[in-house]
Amino acid sequence: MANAVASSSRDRPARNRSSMHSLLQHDPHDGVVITKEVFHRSRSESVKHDTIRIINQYEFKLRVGKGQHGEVYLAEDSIRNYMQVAVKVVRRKNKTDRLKKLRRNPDLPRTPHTPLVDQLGSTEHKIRKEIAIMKKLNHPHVVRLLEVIDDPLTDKIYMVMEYLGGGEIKWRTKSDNPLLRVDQTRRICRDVILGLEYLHYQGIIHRDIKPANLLWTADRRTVKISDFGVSTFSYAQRLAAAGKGNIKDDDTDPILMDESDLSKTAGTPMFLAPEIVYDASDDDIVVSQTSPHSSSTLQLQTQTQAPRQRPQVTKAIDIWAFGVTLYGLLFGILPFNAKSEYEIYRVIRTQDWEVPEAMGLDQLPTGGRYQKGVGRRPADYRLLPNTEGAQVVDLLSRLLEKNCEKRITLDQVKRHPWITRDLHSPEDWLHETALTRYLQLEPTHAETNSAMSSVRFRWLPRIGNRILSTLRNVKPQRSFRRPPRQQDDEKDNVGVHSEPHVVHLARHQTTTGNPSHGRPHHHHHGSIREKAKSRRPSRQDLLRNKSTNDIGTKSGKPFEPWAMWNNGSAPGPSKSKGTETGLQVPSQQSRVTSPLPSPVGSSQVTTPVSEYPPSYSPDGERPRSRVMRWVSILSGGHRQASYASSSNSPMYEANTSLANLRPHQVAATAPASRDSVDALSSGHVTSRQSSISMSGKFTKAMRAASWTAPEFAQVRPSEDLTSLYSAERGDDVDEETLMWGAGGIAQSPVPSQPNSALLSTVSSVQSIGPPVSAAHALRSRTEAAAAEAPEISHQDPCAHPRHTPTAARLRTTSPLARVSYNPEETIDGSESEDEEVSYDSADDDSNSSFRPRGRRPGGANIILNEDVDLDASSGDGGSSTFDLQPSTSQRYQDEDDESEDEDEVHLEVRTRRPSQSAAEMSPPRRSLSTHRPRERPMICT
Ligand SMILES: Nc1ncnc2c1ncn2[C@@H]1O[C@H](COP(=O)(O)OP(=O)(O)OP(=O)(O)O)[C@@H](O)[C@H]1O
Repeated sequence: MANAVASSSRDRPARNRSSMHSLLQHDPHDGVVITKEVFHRSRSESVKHDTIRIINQYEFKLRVGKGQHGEVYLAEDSIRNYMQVAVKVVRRKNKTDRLKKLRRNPDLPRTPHTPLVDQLGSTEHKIRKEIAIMKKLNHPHVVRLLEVIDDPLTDKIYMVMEYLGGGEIKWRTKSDNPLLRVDQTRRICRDVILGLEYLHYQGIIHRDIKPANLLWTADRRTVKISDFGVSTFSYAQRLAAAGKGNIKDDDTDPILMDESDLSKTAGTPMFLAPEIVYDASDDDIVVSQTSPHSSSTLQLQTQTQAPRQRPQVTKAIDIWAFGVTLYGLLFGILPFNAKSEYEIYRVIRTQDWEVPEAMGLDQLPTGGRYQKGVGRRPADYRLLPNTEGAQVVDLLSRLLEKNCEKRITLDQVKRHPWITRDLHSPEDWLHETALTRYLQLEPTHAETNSAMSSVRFRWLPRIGNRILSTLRNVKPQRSFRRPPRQQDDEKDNVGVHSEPHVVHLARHQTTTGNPSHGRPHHHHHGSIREKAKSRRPSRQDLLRNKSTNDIGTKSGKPFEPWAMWNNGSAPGPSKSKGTETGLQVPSQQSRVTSPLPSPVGSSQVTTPVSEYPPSYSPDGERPRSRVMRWVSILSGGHRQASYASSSNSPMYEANTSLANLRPHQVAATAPASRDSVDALSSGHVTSRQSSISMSGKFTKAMRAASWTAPEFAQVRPSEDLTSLYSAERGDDVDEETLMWGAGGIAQSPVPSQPNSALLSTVSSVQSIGPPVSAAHALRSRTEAAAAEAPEISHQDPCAHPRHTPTAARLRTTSPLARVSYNPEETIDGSESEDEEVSYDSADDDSNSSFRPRGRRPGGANIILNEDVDLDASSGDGGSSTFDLQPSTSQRYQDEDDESEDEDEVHLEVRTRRPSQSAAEMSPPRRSLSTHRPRERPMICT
């Protein structure tokens, strides 16, 4: 068989070379893999009687969320050592699209060549725009898109993203109290600012900044911006930010160039900026608040008055939304509230906001809305009192500036005294996190182009392939069925699979960069899968990991793309003894998405068995009918032939030579050459790896971004960026940190004793007011929280795997320890009885957004008490949660309701929302669902 393949390859070198190229379906610009073929499989787990759905190499595990157009699943990448990824599954068309189409011209067929103008507004257009935007992005504080599986012959598009195991930022309790301490909030803010800065540089306006779109990494040290569903690209902004010389090809992607979205209302109402909800009839309304400091009254009037002409919608809307988010994190409530959507817009436009007396979980005093020297225009921070409260109110007043032209810029935010307050050296931080520094590390066009080839979709082979698989499905031949996995594994053991398809760059090799500890991982042929399998977590493990997820367990490794941004200079120590911890970075060929049969005896097999569609047999010995053979030849020029013939190509040679290298040799080779060889060795990340190696300080910068303190760099000077973003750092993440999360809270771990908590709080409060009140408040909260907590069970999602003594966790007041997912709920459908903090179900999608709260700081805004007719429908079974204004995802829920997967196998649905028991504890809010105004959809992108 192999000989036949080889001979046919000699006959058609040209075609085969192009076939080879077609296998390397990388986007030439940014390393996002574009896959044009999708293969569905399913596998039964004999033990748990579950069926695992498999799309290409991704094994779907749990549903972690539902977005505007589809659902997000946790999946494992079987060719990357079962790394966790998030896969967003979206339909090209939803019900609305079909109705629109019917109304317009039912006879007009819609093809990929349909003019853009006809596609505008369609679901597919929105998805494509989201993809086009995400493809541009590669930043440590922005969720990264890794692969798009977009098979024109199927109805769905799969967006494979890095998985953020920490979930959304939870920011308030059911009783509207903040969940995060002030310093935690500040660290989150620093991460968001850096991410936003990058987005704006790229010409992207996010338009939906809110807590629910800020996701934690699994170790809860880093926050990343997610959800670009309503984002917009502004060419003008990109030009202004980057300059003409830096404009790239993808900046002129037609799908991005449509800026009409900007004029539409999109986002979450409570977070919308005044210029978005502008209404000319408000022009005569001058909003002013009576300030106790008469000198600042005039300033406040200027500050809160909206401009008289319709302002342009610019990136400043993100800064406003960031201000609302900051306010929410600090106070557990949002600054603008009202009963209806219309009302909230008016309030946003015309009313000032209030400041509660205390902020954060630690209840630091704010000093009130009006303080001397606060909110001065122009800014003069020398006159600003050096108290946390005064500084944060000053920042808020600049973020929540109704006049977008006077609103603070991101660059100014970065330099604001509150943001840099706890930094050892603000100047260093600013220097290290400067966007210009980061951009220098981006790969050049030449680098990416030398590493990747673009591919066009091959209609003929694809259609042939379809026919082939259809024929097979119609008449299944029992004896020809693919052997069970076990047999695959046995094949592995006899060497059907060889190393070349996976270049072993051990994770720790890449993270530590310390050659003295390094030991290359040697694999016997065929043992790779076995090892991976042995390490592969069971479903139960997975769920358990998900619960502890979030604290960076070794088994629950979330995929951190940045972990692969390494110089690969030398192997490093494996922290996990007795198990293979190496991150197997696939070669280009292993990233091939077309499933290929393996030539027997060939040592250049690049496709693991797990990639085969059911219709293929890896041994290539399956008897076929003549028709099938012809169809097969038609469909791929016979892939084996084309594949084998690719040995003529330089790429093949490069890969083969790399394949023959030992891991450490590969690692040693990588940084030396930045062109094809190392590019092939590690796929799209390689050029970046070498880029990273150019700047050791980058690591420090990114650590500073999240962790604040240069002390960390001193503690672990050799640790590089990859370890910062790796969830495998179980060694240095202490329990309290994991409990509290928030970007390096380890610096100031929560005191385990209430008394020391009191002391530490007092020390931070003493300078600004009566110490007793704040300290007492914290102590009361601590005690109350401990009293409330019935018992922390093994289900505690934030429990550290190694230290889970109940007592230890009980002493922690961290609500974060109790807000995470409840994995058990998804296992058997039951709820955890250990839920300690009841969260408002409307809360977790930030959507939180539009919920009139009982606790308002008082003042001008409308106050809706919790007992306002909220119980009316409490007995309705809690069919819906109270949310006067649906979140972006909720708004599309109706559209998505019909989007049930017809080809979807049964999957456990894991609810990210608070469990029912939590909802039951808050009947008033559920009952408010009846008041939710559905008549006016607000998101109209
Ligand atoms: N990369 C990821 N890792 C982990 N969870 C994710 C990831 N991306 C999305 N999610 C989760 O999946 C859910 C849906 O995400 P998506 O961004 O598609 O929804 P959405 O449109 O943002 O919804 P909404 O706007 O209402 O928040 C969210 O709750 C989010 O927390």
